[in-house]
Amino acid sequence: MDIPQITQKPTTITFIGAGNMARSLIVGLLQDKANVVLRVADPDLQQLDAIHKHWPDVLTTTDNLEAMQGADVVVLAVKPQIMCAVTETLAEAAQRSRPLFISIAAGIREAALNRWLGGNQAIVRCMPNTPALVQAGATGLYANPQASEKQRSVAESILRAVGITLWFDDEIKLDAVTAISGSGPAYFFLVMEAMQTAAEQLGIRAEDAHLLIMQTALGAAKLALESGDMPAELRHKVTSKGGTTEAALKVLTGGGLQDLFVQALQAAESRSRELAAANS
Ligand SMILES: NC(=O)c1ccc[n+]([C@@H]2O[C@H](COP(=O)([O-])OP(=O)(O)OC[C@H]3O[C@@H](n4cnc5c(N)ncnc54)[C@H](O)[C@@H]3O)[C@@H](O)[C@H]2O)c1
Ligand code: PRO
Repeated sequence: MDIPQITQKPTTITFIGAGNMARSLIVGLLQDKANVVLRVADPDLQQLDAIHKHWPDVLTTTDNLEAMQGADVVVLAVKPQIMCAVTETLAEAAQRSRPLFISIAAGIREAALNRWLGGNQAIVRCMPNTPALVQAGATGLYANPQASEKQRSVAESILRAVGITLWFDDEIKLDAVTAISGSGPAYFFLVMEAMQTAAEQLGIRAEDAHLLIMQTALGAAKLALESGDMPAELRHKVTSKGGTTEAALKVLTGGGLQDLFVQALQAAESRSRELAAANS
């Protein structure tokens, strides 16, 4: 990976916010055996205790500025609603130490972050998703012009520790990435929930239905990734003429499923733009 290895000075990475997404990145980095020093700041002692219990080598504090001192990378992992207040308190220190900032917040533009941090900061914005918690995430990244090649590479390495990464030259595309892969796990979970309800109504025990549905979702994703066939082709291979799949798909397409997905992703993308406008 591009994070400097054993013979080089470790990269110090500070997480501001110790919630779900920060923890998934910490796990990924530790499993990757990256040459890093990790620090985490959060006002919630329970969150810090949870980290300290599992990973005693990660330095924990309630003081954001203390955690940021001398850091090469600062990962902004707080909720979008408090990002302005949090970053403004970091601005003075940021102007002195000029670390790379990585924001994982949805709908907060680089320009707003840069302004709140006092201006002219190297910033990489990214949109990960919750499968990062099991190192199966998908992340879209965008770097501002102040971020150097080396800083881009460090940001990519951090996110690659929890899944795949894709760069976008146009920051606006992150709104679409948010709609597709950021929110995406929820769409698949909704399908799983609906299948679970239907299976139980068909008389299958809840735990048996759960296992069948999870393995089918995993198998379908693995097949789509590894077979080289497009999803439409794979669907045709499941669908026998006049058979059971055809009967089910008729109901789904007849109900306008594809159109619904287009509308749903458009709604998510618009909401991401709205949030960005409200936070700019
Ligand atoms: N959950 C998702 O699906 C998802 C996906 C992509 C991106 N994100 C983004 O990741 C970010 C974090 O989301 P999460 O799901 O980990 O949230 P979370 O609520 O689990 O974590 C946020 C953490 O910030 C801490 N915090 C609150 N005030 C703070 C302060 N002043 N200083 C430092 N820490 C403070 C909270 O105590 C909490 O531990 C959000 O901006 C979100 O948009 C989330
Ligand atoms: N979770 C955040 C939201 O729902 C961003 C993508 C996933 O707004």
